[in-house]
Amino acid sequence: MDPKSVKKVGVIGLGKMGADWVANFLETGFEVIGYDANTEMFERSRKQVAGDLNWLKKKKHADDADFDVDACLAKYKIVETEDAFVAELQSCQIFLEAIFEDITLKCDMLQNLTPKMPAGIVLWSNTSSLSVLTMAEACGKPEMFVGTHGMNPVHQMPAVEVVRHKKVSNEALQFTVDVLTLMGKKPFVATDVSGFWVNKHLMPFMFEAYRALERGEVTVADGDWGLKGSLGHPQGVFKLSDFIGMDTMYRVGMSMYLATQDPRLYPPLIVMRMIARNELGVKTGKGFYEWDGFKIVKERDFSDLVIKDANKLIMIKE
Ligand SMILES: NC(=O)c1ccc[n+]([C@@H]2O[C@H](COP(=O)([O-])OP(=O)(O)OC[C@H]3O[C@@H](n4cnc5c(N)ncnc54)[C@H](O)[C@@H]3O)[C@@H](O)[C@H]2O)c1
Repeated sequence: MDPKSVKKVGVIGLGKMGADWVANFLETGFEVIGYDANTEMFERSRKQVAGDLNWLKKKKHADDADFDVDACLAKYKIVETEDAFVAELQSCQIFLEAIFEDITLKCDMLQNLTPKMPAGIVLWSNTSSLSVLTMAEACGKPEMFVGTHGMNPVHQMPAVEVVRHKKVSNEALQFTVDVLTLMGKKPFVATDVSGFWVNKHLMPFMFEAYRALERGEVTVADGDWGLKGSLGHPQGVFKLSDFIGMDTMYRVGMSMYLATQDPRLYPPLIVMRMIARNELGVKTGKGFYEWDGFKIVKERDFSDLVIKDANKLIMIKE
């Protein structure tokens, strides 16, 4: 399997992660075919991909006259139906899934699509935490299925967790590492346990910060600065959450809780309360911060969500 044989990649799920991956593939010179079940994502993903490529031009390719954002974008095609996507996949060498973090949804999609794909295609999943072996078995070609957990934002972060499960072939794993390296990434191999390496540590850490906020122990700005200024993190937990999306935080946390029964991974109440208010982060303009696009407008006050009195919370009147 030669990484240089890759010319075209099919991506399903064009949300935050899917679109950032698309930009990275285009930057490498690959053609990309995209599909999403939600037609509203077509325009949104085009905009996000264009923004990512402009960022890459400015920060990485400023001196490279051959790096042309419009030429990259011309290689990105979105199809409107699953049948059209399957037809385009016939000429792809890699398939990447970046749909919601839901094992049943991912397995159903893979069971349906993989039998219609060409024999030699290598299958990648951007899952944050789910059992890669379960998905590999669902697709029917476990030897060709690899977990490729890209970090948010994928086009900026160098590391990718390449998740090795017990039925993947050495060839597919090595091919994956080689293609990612060709793309300028610095992949590392992780074990197929819930949350792999990064989220196994990050998720309990983030949920503990949420719990501190809902106990009124910290403010958003102090919490973020405390970690950034003390531990050298590039950004604090609350800002990072807003980039990830509270809906994704819920799905990843709950999947990991169900897989491990570790109580630290049960999403804290504040997660459900913010989802109910559509405060998902950057994508809805409001999360732990208020956002104008990718710019913070202001820190939000969470004193109304502080849990002080259990009776008040469940509205018991004496
Ligand atoms: N957001 C992050 O920071 C982050 C980081 C690393 C990994 N991930 C993982 O990446 C994956 C995608 O996450 P995201 O944050 O991009 O989510 P998202 O909600 O932004 O996008 C998911 C997209 O998948 C589409 N979709 C859902 N079911 C589909 C189906 N059956 N067919 C076609 N399209 C479908 C949705 O319409 C949506 O546009 C998840 O597995 C998530 O855990 C997310």
